[in-house]
Amino acid sequence: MAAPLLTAEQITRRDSATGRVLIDRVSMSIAAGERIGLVGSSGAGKTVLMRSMVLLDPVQEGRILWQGQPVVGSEVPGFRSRAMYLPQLVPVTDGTVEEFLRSPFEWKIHRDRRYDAERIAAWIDACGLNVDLPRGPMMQASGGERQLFALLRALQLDPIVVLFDEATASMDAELTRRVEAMISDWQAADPQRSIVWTSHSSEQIDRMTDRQIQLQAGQVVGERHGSVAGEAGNV
Ligand SMILES: Nc1ncnc2c1ncn2[C@@H]1O[C@H](COP(=O)(O)OP(=O)(O)OP(=O)(O)O)[C@@H](O)[C@H]1O
Repeated sequence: MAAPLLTAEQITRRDSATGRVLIDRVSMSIAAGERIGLVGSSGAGKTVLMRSMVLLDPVQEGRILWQGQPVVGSEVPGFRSRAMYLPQLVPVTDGTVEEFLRSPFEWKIHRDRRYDAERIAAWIDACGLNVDLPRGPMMQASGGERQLFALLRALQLDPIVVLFDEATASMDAELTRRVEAMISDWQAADPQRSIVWTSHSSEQIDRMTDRQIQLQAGQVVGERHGSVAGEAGNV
């Protein structure tokens, strides 16, 4: 059987200033084609776990594996082009939306790739927005639009695993549903592609994921397959 794409093996992350344990001996694997929900109340550790899984946050114990192998120094940029984390808050940048979308192609790891304005326009159109938006300044984009542009900036690079952290939190219901459909289409285009999703909406977790991992105080306290909607509590 093929190794999972991304594996956290008994990882522990502590706050370096206080020593407080933020992630406590968590193990989880993401296999090709999976749609996983990370659920738990505010402060449970969903963001820290996602960041740790793509090596944006250091872990003090345990290992992160890509296709069964530990990711070592020189492999980190390549790893990060395959496994991407999308933060909830998108920093406001100077320049146009198109400059923001083009910026990853200046990085060494993507130097063989080219920005595809038509692909971006097709996605923006599918989301019901004006295809001329990339010409405008990023500063003037709404919170929801900014989240969408950050998402498109990642998806255009065709990563294999994407960890979405409250990816539609600033979007209205209509845009949210269109973005969900767009992500599902993107994922369906390649059976390798996997997504991990956090949301405080149990309905959205239901729509976007097939397996849910429950976190509490930095620990995995449960796992479910299928529907979570209708259950009490803040997932
Ligand atoms: N860089 C950091 N240094 C120290 N503590 C942190 C850091 N990042 C997060 N924390 C703490 O770790 C805990 C888990 O935070 P995290 O952001 O992962 O929660 P969450 O489950 O994503 O919550 P929410 O649903 O509100 O986004 C919180 O108590 C938070 O204050």
